[in-house]
Amino acid sequence: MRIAVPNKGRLHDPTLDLLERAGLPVVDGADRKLYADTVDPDVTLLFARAADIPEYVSDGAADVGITGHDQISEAEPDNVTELLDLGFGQCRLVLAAPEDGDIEAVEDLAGKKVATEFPTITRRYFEDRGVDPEIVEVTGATELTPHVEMADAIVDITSTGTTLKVNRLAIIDEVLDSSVRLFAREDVADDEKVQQIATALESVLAADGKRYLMMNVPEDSLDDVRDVIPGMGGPTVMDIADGDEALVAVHAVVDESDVFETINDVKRAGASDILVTEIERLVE
Ligand SMILES: Nc1ncnc2c1ncn2[C@@H]1O[C@H](COP(=O)(O)OP(=O)(O)OP(=O)(O)O)[C@@H](O)[C@H]1O
Ligand SMILES: O=P(O)(O)OC[C@H]1O[C@H](OP(=O)(O)OP(=O)(O)O)[C@H](O)[C@@H]1O
Ligand SMILES: [Mg+2]
Repeated sequence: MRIAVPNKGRLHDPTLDLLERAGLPVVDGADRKLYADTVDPDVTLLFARAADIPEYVSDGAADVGITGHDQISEAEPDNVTELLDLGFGQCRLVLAAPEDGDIEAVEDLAGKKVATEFPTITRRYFEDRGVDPEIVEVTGATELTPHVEMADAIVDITSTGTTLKVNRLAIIDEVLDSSVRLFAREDVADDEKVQQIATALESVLAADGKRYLMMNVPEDSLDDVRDVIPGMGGPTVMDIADGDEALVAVHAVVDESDVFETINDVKRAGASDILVTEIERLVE
């Protein structure tokens, strides 16, 4: 099975990182290689440009892909399905125009020019609104085009907003929200291997921001301790073998943000020997 992943740029490292944490590290990832084996002999990675990945999957060069939702939406393949939002690469596609110009609304762009690296999404956006500007296709530095008379407005990616600000462009409208997705060709989406990969990645995401708490609790205090532990389901309670006191071990998964308060609460309720550890993966 082949997974197409970004070969460079901002999505490359976080993607390989996530695959590694999910138990699928690359075993022969030399720089500039176009493919790499993973520890799973049935899973190979193909390195491709973020924008080409939807086509790789759609055409069958790969079965599964990891890239931005914006790229999947731009390529419009009709035979792929998104399986999982991987949470990183969050950005927005926005319509923006010079801060001090006279374009202030979508309607102002009738008969004008809009530059973008996303012509399909942009066309669809304007069609939906019944406005028909000329779409100027560029492959980068889109923010420059309104300042050199190539365009009156742009549709481009923003996340922190810095690039728009530096280029004195103001957002007129939101076009699309994006983040990185795991997606598959529909004819293989239900295959066991594809599902295993989705489950492994999901388990890493589920463990993010969670901590594992372990403590000893006198049996008499168990109800009080149970009452102050927030989070997923009930805690796991185990007898401690050969203890001379009537102690039980209590284990629980809690949000990282609740750990400080929970430790104080369980201690007050009678717990001792409290341990907090990170969780690598969590399969629910
Ligand atoms: N500023 C950003 N913040 C968050 N995500 C972004 C940002 N810019 C791009 N992305 C996401 O990363 C994807 C890939 O971006 P892009 O094609 O620009 O690659 P790159 O990482 O810049 O490398 P290159 O442009 O050199 O190929 C985009 O489709 C989008 O999903
Ligand atoms: O809102 P911001 O945080 O400023 O991010 C937005 C910028 O990020 C992306 O460019 P990138 O840095 O990937 O450079 P590129 O044009 O070479 O792809 C995008 O094309 C914008 O220009
Ligand atoms: Mg980029």
